[in-house]
Amino acid sequence: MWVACETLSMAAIRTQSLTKRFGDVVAVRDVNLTVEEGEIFGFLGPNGAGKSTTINMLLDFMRPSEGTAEVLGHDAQKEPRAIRNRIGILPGGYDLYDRLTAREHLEFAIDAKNADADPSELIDRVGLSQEDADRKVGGYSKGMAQRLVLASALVGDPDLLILDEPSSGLDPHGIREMRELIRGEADRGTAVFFSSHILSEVEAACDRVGIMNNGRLVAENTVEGLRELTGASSQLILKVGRVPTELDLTSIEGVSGVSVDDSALRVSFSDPGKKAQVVKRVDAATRITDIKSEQASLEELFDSYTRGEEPTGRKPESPAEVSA
Ligand SMILES: Nc1ncnc2c1ncn2[C@@H]1O[C@H](COP(=O)(O)OP(=O)(O)OP(=O)(O)O)[C@@H](O)[C@H]1O
Repeated sequence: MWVACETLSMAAIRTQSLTKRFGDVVAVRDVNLTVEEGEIFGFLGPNGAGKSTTINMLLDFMRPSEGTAEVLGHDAQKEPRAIRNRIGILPGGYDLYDRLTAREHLEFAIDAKNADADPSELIDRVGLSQEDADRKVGGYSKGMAQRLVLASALVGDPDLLILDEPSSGLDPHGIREMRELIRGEADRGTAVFFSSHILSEVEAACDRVGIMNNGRLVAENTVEGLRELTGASSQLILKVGRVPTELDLTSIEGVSGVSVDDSALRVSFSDPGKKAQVVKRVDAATRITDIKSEQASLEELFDSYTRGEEPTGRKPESPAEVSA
């Protein structure tokens, strides 16, 4: 019975063995990805990793060579019409008509989706002024254009938003507003699937992330889960009166590395439970003037999954193992 219930639960996105070949190039290889309803999911990977190809298959712009993609419970290739009006897309490259105003663009988008939406409400929602919305978009800054495209994506209150670099062109204030907006949409139950190269932004905004590398989904987890899996869980920074070069802290099991900068020792742990032991040993050798604890950033985790080396700790052996 339990199995049946689980099978029926609808994910916003579910791919199974999704694969795309271009001749000899395998752009996407056997990807099993699940994005739940109402979740903010960051889709990451270096250039050429297979992100756009995956998104193109979700949107039925491309056909998979093998495997399936399901969006909002419908097969992306067999039932694209059932999906189209329930998703909002902010594409990486987009064309706006310079001679139309933002309001006219939105009226057009509302008509095209046959939606019942108020352009003024959408304009407010993305932080454009009503006055600017009546100007021709030819004179818009990149950030204003980005807000307009997002407003178009929100037409019809989609159940899934697919956003390609949503913070692109926005100033720091705009980036924060975009994050709040995305969170607000997720709180309404909308799933948000977004790709970005600004990893600090992804870390701040996402519930979970997926990392693509060479066509494979090499990680799918919360940022915290990735820290645990890679063993890059934490670092201790000890400011000291004298650097105790005679100490071999790496001989303590659970210490994965030690470096020295500006009279400070930076100690990485595969077992954070060993922090007290390290502090005790350093304290016995020199005066500790300050202690700080830091967690590995998403950027460091991203590096460990995509630079072609093993992450510092235990690396998941198969995509199945990294599912949260
Ligand atoms: N139409 C195509 N024909 C041939 N090869 C392609 C085609 N589209 C993509 N590829 C190849 O597939 C691989 C994945 O490309 P893709 O555009 O999906 O990567 P990406 O992760 O989106 O990269 P970026 O961050 O640079 O946009 C690359 O090796 C690319 O050269």
